[in-house]
Amino acid sequence: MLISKYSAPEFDPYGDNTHDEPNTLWPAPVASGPLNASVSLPGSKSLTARELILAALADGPSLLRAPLHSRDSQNMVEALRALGVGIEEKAGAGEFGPDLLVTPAEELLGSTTIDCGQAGTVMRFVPPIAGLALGPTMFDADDSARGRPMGSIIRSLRDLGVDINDDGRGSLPFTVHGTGSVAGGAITIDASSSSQFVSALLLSASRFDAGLDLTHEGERLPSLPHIAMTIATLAARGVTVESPEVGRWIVHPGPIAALDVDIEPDLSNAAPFLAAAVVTGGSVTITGWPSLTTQVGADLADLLPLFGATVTRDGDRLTVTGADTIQGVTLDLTTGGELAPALVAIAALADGPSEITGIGHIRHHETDRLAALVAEINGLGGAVTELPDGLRIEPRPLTGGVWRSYEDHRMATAGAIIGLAVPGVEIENVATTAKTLPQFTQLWARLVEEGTA
Ligand SMILES: O=C(O)C1=C[C@@H](OP(=O)(O)O)[C@@H](O)[C@H](O)C1
Ligand SMILES: C=C(OP(=O)(O)O)C(=O)O
Repeated sequence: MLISKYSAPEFDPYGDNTHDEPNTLWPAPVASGPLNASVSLPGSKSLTARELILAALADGPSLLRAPLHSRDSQNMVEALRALGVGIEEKAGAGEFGPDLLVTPAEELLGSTTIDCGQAGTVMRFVPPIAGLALGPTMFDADDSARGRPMGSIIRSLRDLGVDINDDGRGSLPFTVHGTGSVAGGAITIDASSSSQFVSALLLSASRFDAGLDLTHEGERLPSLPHIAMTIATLAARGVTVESPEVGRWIVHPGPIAALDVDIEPDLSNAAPFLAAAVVTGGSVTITGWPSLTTQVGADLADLLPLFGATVTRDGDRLTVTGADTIQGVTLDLTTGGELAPALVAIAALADGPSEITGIGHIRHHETDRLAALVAEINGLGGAVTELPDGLRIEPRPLTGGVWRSYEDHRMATAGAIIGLAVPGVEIENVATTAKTLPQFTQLWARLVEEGTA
């Protein structure tokens, strides 16, 4: 059974449902037995964001094939349009919405306001472009996202010669006073709380007058694969990022080439679906799995076997098969923090204890994910404790109850994983999954209904 394109009339790919009736409870479907299904998923959030930014800064029009259409990607599209970039929908072969034709602005113009919603990629990647635009650009976000760390972006842009008005707290809202150019040069930042600070600067760097010589100084650098993804997308458009030592990147000034690109399916959004195989002892296949990718979600092929699952590949189909028991894991997840909620949910249902560390920085994601996972799993009877940079998870028999999602798509999907095995789990505001996967509830319901057929 293949679960793919969803075309129910109420489906709104751009659904800003985040604040719609936040107290609505969604009864998480329970799996009555092992789930066996194939699922195809929409495009990668991270690749769509990067390709939109690079296409906007390129030397000609670019076509993005099969991009993500979600709240985050829509915030990015609107942000770039507000700065004068042309973005048109074009019919394409993608199952989940149109392609996007991006035509760079003749001259980027500010005098606008940008709503970043909840998107880390918008709030971090777009301010450097606003520096290249003529006129002031005000950035703001959802209340829940206003506290996300922005200090490194504000300071680094100032060090690169950009004038910014903020309230000194290192967060949104703030205004970038663009003059049409950014001086650029050598700067040092602390990217301990997000790799997106590095990616943001690298993406625009070749358009700075003097390019960029960027050094990271800080206690850690999370999510390195996302920086590698940034470097790879730049390389594909003719921009070389030199890295003479770990934590230093040099980009020379020069053009960004226009390029038509295929966006891969979102492998991080594959995590809950593959987790469904692990926690039900079933078999779930994701179609369109790329043979080579910079997405950190590809690590699931190595991570899920640690829980006892088996992973097989057949062309572009990746299948995870769960075992009778779920092993506890000891795992450093520094490189893949965005996978943590799904893996913690599996660990809560395991047969032995787990420790997942290297993820202190996910306290700064859509919510404090460490605190949220502790509160919600323990609220169902679990025994999860917070470590300085991670979680210790002692499996306990769980019972049903309300699972709060904290306006965090990955908290909502983590609750759904637990709900497969624990009757009576009700997810608050599941619509928050529209951030990166507006089709989540439909795909999930079909996984459970048709996966047991
Ligand atoms: O650059 C990106 O597209 C992302 C980088 C990572 O951010 P952090 O380094 O803040 O974890 C990741 O968690 C986020 O989901 C997407
Ligand atoms: C951390 C995440 O998102 P953002 O891009 O908003 O940082 C995420 O999707 O897990």
